[in-house]
Amino acid sequence: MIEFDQVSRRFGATVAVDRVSLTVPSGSITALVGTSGSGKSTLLRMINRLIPPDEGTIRIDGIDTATLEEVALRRGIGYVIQGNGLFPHWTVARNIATVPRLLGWDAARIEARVRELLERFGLDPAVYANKLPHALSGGQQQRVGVARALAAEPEILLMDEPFGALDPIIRARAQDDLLALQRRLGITVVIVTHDMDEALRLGDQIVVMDHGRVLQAGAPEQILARPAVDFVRQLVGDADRALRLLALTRVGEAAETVGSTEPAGSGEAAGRAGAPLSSAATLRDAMGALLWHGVETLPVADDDGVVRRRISLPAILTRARRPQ
Ligand SMILES: Nc1ncnc2c1ncn2[C@@H]1O[C@H](COP(=O)(O)OP(=O)(O)OP(=O)(O)O)[C@@H](O)[C@H]1O
Repeated sequence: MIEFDQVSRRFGATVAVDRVSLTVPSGSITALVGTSGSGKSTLLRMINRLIPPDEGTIRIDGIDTATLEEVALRRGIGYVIQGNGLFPHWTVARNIATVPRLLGWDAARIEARVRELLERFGLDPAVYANKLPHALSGGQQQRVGVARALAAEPEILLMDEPFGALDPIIRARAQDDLLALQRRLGITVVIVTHDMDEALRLGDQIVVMDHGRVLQAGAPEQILARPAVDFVRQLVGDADRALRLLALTRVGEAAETVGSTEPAGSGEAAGRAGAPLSSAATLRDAMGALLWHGVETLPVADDDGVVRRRISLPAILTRARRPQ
C-alpha cells in the first residue's frame, strides 16, 4: 500500500502538488487523471523520490520513504515513461538488463531473466534480443520499456503516459496486456494519463487531479455515477457517461442463457446479424452491434466458441442507468 499524507511540492511560485492525501491499495491499478499541469507526474515521481516532496509523508507498506536509501527504494519500483525511454545505442537485451546489472546479478541470471521477459512479452529472444530499439515498432518498443521496468521483479510499477505515443489499435492491445500482466503478477500499478477512457478501462481506482489537488478518488463506477464536483462531471462527459458505464461491463456478465445449445454462427439472430458477440466484448460494443444490425438481441459465444447465451437491449439499458 502506498499512502500520501498531506504531501506538497512547489516549483518556485508554482504549487505542483497541494496537500494530497491518498491511499493506493496494493495489488491493483490506480489511474491518475487530469488536465495538463494538474500535478499527476509530480505526484507519481514523488513515489520513487525522483522528485522529493517539500512537505508531508509518503509511506510504502507503512515505511516512510524519506527514511530509505534512494537506491533501495527504487529497486522495488519499476518506472515506465512515454515514448519508452530506451537507450537508443543499447540492444534490447542490454536495455532490459539495466537494473539487474546495477544490482550486480551474475551474467547467467541476467540472460535467463531477459529471455523470460522477452518471451512473456511475445518477442522471440532469437530475433529481438540483439536488435537496437529503432529496429522495433512503437508497440514493441513500448513492451521492451515495460519489460525493462519489470526486470528486477518490482512490486510497484509507475507508468507516466506509457501508451501516449501509440496508435489507437496498438494502444488498446497494450492496455489489455497491462491488465493481464497486473492480474497475473499482482503488482501495484500507478499510471498517469490524461485520457479518461484509458483511466476508466485500466483503473481499479481513479484519482482525478486539478491544480495539484485530488478532487475525487474512487472506483470507476463511482466516478461516473457520482462525480464529486463540476470539474469531474465535465471530465467524464455528461453525454458520454452512460456509454462509458457500459464500457466497464463485459457482455458475459449481462448475457442471458438461451434454451438450447447451438454452435457459433447459427441461430436466427446470428443468421441475420453475422458472427456472434464474444463474451469478452464490452456492453458498449454490444450496443453498437445491436444498433448496427437493427436487432434487439444478439447471440453470445463463450470462450470455447459455443453460443449458449444472448445479449438483449433491455439487459443493456438496465446497466446504462445511473447506479443507485
Ligand atoms: N521541474 C519543474 N520545474 C518547474 N516547474 C515544474 C517542474 N515540473 C513540473 N512543474 C510544474 O508543476 C505543475 C505540475 O506539473 P506536472 O508535470 O506534475 O503536471 P501533469 O499533470 O503531469 O501535466 P502533464 O500531463 O502536462 O505532464 C505544472 O505547472 C508544471 O509546469
